[in-house]
Amino acid sequence: MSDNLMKDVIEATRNFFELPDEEKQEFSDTSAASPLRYGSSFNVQAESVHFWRDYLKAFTHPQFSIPNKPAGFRDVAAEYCHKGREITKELYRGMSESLGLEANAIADAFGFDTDFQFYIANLYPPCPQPELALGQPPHSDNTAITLLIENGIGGLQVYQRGKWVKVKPIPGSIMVNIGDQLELVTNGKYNGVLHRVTLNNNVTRVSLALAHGPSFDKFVCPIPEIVKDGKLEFKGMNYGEYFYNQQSTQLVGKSRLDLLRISS
Ligand SMILES: O=C(O)CCC(=O)C(=O)O
Ligand SMILES: [Fe+2]
Repeated sequence: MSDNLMKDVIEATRNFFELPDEEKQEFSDTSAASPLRYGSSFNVQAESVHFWRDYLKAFTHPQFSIPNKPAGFRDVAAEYCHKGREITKELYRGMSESLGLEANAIADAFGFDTDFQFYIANLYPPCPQPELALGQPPHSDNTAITLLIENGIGGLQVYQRGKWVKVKPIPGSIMVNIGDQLELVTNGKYNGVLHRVTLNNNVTRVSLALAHGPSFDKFVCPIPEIVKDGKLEFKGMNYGEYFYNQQSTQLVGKSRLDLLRISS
């Protein structure tokens, strides 16, 4: 992935947010099932507290739903998404091997030809009282692997050993976050990271979370070879259902995955 492509896709994403409101409203859609939607917070209908964030969410695989404006947005996003999917396949291979599985085990569990890719663009404007608000609440991503880039401002925090730790953006690098579906297929060997987004009062932050998950029609469950002699930690589920349920309720921690956890 070239530095220029990362810069260009962030720039194009920012240019989308800078379109006049009337033009962006064309994409506002309250249905979690919509392959393209522009809005604020996470789910204004379902939540009691809102977040200081605008988003553009577009399915980019199997269908490619990036808006056709501003000019050039679709092309640069298509190139970035293509590379992002290649990187993700490589990560799935490495993670499968790290668990003593066939290289294609995780990709197979996700149904790799019609696997889901989701372009989540976030805009966090300066907030007059950043200590009183959040850009996004603590959550884990409902997908498997998220490739995150941003415009160098910082604000992401991950929960580690009982503390929120700031993630310093490193120019030219991609931050890789593990999501619920990897925790599920690996029976908890890879753990979905709890993260949140804090704000600042002087600059606008733009981030792009390119999330990758299973095919919507796939029934996802722990890979049998991983469970073998150990304890089964999760029930399985259909990924399409999981996705719609997660998108249409409040975003709260790892509550969605917890519903599948088998208690001892
Ligand atoms: O803006 C960020 O740094 C994180 C975004 C994020 O967690 C998400 O969109 O799921
Ligand atoms: Fe996230």
